[in-house]
Amino acid sequence: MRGLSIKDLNKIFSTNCGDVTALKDINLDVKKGEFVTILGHSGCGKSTLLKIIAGLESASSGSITYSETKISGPGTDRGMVFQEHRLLPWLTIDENVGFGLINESRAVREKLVTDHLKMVKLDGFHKAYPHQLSGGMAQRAAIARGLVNNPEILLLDEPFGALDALTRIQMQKEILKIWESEKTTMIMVTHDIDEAIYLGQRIVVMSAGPGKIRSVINGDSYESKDRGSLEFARIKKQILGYFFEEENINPEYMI
Ligand SMILES: Nc1ncnc2c1ncn2[C@@H]1O[C@H](COP(=O)(O)OP(=O)(O)OP(=O)(O)O)[C@@H](O)[C@H]1O
Repeated sequence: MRGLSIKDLNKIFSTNCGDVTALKDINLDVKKGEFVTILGHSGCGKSTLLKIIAGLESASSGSITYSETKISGPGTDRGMVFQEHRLLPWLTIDENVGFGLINESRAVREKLVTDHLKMVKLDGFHKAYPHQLSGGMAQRAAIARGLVNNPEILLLDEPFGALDALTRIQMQKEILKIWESEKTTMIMVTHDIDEAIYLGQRIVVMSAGPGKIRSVINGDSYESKDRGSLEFARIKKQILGYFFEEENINPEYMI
């Protein structure tokens, strides 16, 4: 299959308090070019799953492949964006974005950096330092850095979690535009149910203790991208139902 394939994946951490099963029996296929969001309670293993896809953690068992090739470590085919922008404070924005392009000539590096800063609407800020940018701008720079190597998959771990509500909505629109123009496969972890529905063609709902996939919801219809639609409310209620099932709370009272 062209895309990501996760089969029977388990992850157990051995700690001084005993073994922690972070992920259990994860099976998920993500098609090339798809936008998938992952939602779940804190500690259900979302970040661990993303790190395994990035090759930053290894699985305890099971298999993970991209276009039939086993993922066994980090690679330029996968970019990653974290909740904190992780820009290097002593480098300018263009140096930060171009940091991973060590194998490119200076001219190619400059063109790629310029194109990507333009894509995230930061042209004019090449020589700024990270502390001179707002939170949303710094996160846009981090997205440019994640995309500059032209990865096939962009992994986003709560990328808008630290932003205010209005900036967050603006960033969601921008990431959708980038996804539509670049056709990069996007896998985004989020705690925000509205964000997961708005962005995801499919929404993976995880449950905790141990981290499992509870449900995969189709959110690809035109109506599900309209936050005021009945379809959006229906999906939201379905997701809340999964979350509160464990706690015996009726989701009717939660919206
Ligand atoms: N390096 C590690 N060593 C030991 N245990 C770990 C490690 N990383 C994660 N865990 C454990 O694995 C489980 C899943 O953690 P993970 O960070 O993936 O959850 P999460 O769903 O991303 O949480 P959050 O939404 O709060 O970021 C937790 O119980 C956590 O304590």
